[in-house]
Amino acid sequence: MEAMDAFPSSVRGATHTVKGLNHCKKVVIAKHGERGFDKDCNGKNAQHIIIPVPLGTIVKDDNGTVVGDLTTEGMMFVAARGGAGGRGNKFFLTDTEQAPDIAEFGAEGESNTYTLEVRSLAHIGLLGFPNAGKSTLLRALTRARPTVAPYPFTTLKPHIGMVPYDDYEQVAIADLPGLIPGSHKNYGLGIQFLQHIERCRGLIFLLDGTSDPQLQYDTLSHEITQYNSALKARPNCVVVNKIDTEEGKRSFEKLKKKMRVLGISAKTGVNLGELLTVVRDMYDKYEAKEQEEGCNNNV
Ligand SMILES: Nc1nc2c(ncn2[C@@H]2O[C@H](COP(=O)(O)OP(=O)(O)OP(=O)(O)O)[C@@H](O)[C@H]2O)c(=O)[nH]1
Ligand SMILES: [Mg+2]
Repeated sequence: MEAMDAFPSSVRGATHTVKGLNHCKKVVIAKHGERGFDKDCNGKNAQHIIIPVPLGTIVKDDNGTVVGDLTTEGMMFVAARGGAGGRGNKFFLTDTEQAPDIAEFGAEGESNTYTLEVRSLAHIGLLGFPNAGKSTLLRALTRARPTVAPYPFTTLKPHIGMVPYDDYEQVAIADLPGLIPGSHKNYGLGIQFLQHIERCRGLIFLLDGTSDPQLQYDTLSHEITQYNSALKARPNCVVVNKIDTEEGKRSFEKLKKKMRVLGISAKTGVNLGELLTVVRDMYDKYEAKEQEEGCNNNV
């Protein structure tokens, strides 16, 4: 959370290319509007200052009331209106005064104070095709109870579950709606779904062992990269589910030879302890990086 003063013409723009608020200065001052001049010259308005902020940024006023919620790409919050330029001497022309020698000063802009906060959805997001077993896994790892069913698109909105660790740290995991080829072009639940992913710090690629996990991994990687190339760099792990089935076991063994991957069964509980260790590792790495970035920014 950061407190910020904003002066004339300051505007916030939400974008998926920015991850945090560390780059935001505590005080932002835009220029005043210019004064008007003689020879029919009006003063220029002050230039806008646009500060990019991450999607999910909320803006609170002095009383803690939420006055802005920047959830979609390109959304703006006008933090302070800038000063208009002063009117030139022509504005003061009258029947009796044909050559007025007065012009206005530029107006001063507003000055406001806001607090910015990024609302993340969860620490870790479950990313996978419909029917991969994301909801089954969340139910197995946490006390959340999303619906599980043998048909695609059972989950239509995110469900969050908390994993309590022995040192009292809690990691939030989000079960997200399934992703399909073309999601970045808004197929299926499309962009709406990808926006949820953006608000998770780490990702679990959950692959269905019973139907070509390699193809699923390639498609998921492609979809998130097309949407926002920065997502690929988020801490992540690859998991093949349903290894309690013959097919699942076989495809897991095959994929294991090509990439680092963990085999689990969300349904019967195989290797869930190992998965929780991997999840905690991702969480710790992300926290360490955040702290490091915060420290560097304060220097
Ligand atoms: N054999 C087996 N079946 C599983 C496993 N995990 C999930 N399933 C089954 O796979 C089907 C889909 O499970 P869900 O958890 O609803 O899948 P989902 O990824 O949440 O699906 P959507 O919400 O539609 O995206 C259900 O019939 C589950 O019982 C597993 O480890 N082994
Ligand atoms: Mg589901």
